Amino acid sequence: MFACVCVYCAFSGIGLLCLACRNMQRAEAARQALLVSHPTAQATLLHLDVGNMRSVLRAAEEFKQMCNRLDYLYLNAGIMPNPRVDHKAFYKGLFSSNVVCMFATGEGILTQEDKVTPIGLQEVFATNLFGHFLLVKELEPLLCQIDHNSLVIWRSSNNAQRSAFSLDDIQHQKGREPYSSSKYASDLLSLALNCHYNNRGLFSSVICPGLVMTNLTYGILPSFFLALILPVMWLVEGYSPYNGAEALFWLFMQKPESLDPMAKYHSLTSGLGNNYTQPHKMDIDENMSEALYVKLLELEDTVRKKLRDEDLDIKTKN
Ligand SMILES: NC(=O)C1=CN([C@@H]2O[C@H](COP(=O)(O)OP(=O)(O)OC[C@H]3O[C@@H](n4cnc5c(N)ncnc54)[C@H](OP(=O)(O)O)[C@@H]3O)[C@@H](O)[C@H]2O)C=CC1
Ligand SMILES: CC(C)CCC[C@@H](C)[C@H]1CC[C@H]2C3=C(CC[C@]12C)[C@@]1(C)CCC(=O)C[C@@H]1CC3
Repeated sequence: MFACVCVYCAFSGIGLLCLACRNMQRAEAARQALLVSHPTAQATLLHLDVGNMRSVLRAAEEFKQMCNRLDYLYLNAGIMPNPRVDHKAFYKGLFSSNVVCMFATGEGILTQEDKVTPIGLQEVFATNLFGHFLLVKELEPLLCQIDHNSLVIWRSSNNAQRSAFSLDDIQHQKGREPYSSSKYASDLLSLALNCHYNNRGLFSSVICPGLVMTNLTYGILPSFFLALILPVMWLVEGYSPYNGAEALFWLFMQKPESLDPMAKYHSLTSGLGNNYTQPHKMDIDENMSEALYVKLLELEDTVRKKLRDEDLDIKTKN
């Protein structure tokens, strides 16, 4: 996966693709690869560490200087730090009726070790959800325009589980499944964005790539081990980055207003190797989604105030 956040914007009739990434070397390599396959594409790079709120505000500002319109915002960045397979839960699941679901979603068998960022947010929450939320808020004037509809796409997961998420602990400070919690929160947030912004032309949708062999999954088990269980995984879902991108590609071809706000669009591969996209109803409800939205708005105020106070501190010291 080449970029953290991929933004497509069009102005003066010319399409512009903006890859926002924290590692500029990788970003440049991705840009070059893109230009090889699409020589006429206009692709620009932007530095963005989505787990660092100051970086999010700076990147959004730079983007606004570059463009006055934004059609698609693809929120891709995600981390799963120090993942562990809970072997006890795995063997228990293996002999239960939940076994297929366990292999398809990793439900209950995957734990991670989270940490706190300098600004006081849980790192997984900050990277997988809150940084993206702040970016959407910052880019709101470009996304909400009267003459066209825009689409925000969240890269969620089938590991998004209601059981891992709590409204009393939205950052998942107390649990051991911050990844699952953050992905479930992104499903809820997408619905809330639709409720609050559809009348202003902003639409939000959620995709799931299936199980894709990337740095993220190689962190869970050694690649040779994952390769050994691949035939089993293949039976339940697609497994290459190309297959995983199917739903994203499909979404870009749809009218934003025609998408179902309650659906997660899954990339799937048939037994014959054909890729297709299928909507699955998400296990979410409007009340929970609204409650999370209110909490995120409060946290946004707190974070912005903290950043302003830090700036003031620096100014008074100089
Ligand atoms: N692999 C899978 O099976 C699945 C993955 N997903 C989701 O897909 C997305 C991509 O993950 P995947 O490609 O698998 O894993 P990778 O670890 O290969 O890619 C993660 C991407 O996120 C970027 N990123 C991480 N943290 C930050 C940050 N703080 N600021 C900016 N960029 C950041 C990385 O940038 P850098 O290059 O700088 O490290 C990298 O491009 C994630 O959201 C993940 O949760 C969902 C379902 C299944
Ligand atoms: C012999 C065993 C220890 C085998 C364990 C299998 C697990 C490693 C995998 C079963 C389902 C997988 C899965 C993911 C990671 C690897 C598994 C847990 C994800 C959680 C990876 C990231 C996602 O977003 C969704 C994936 C769902 C399925």
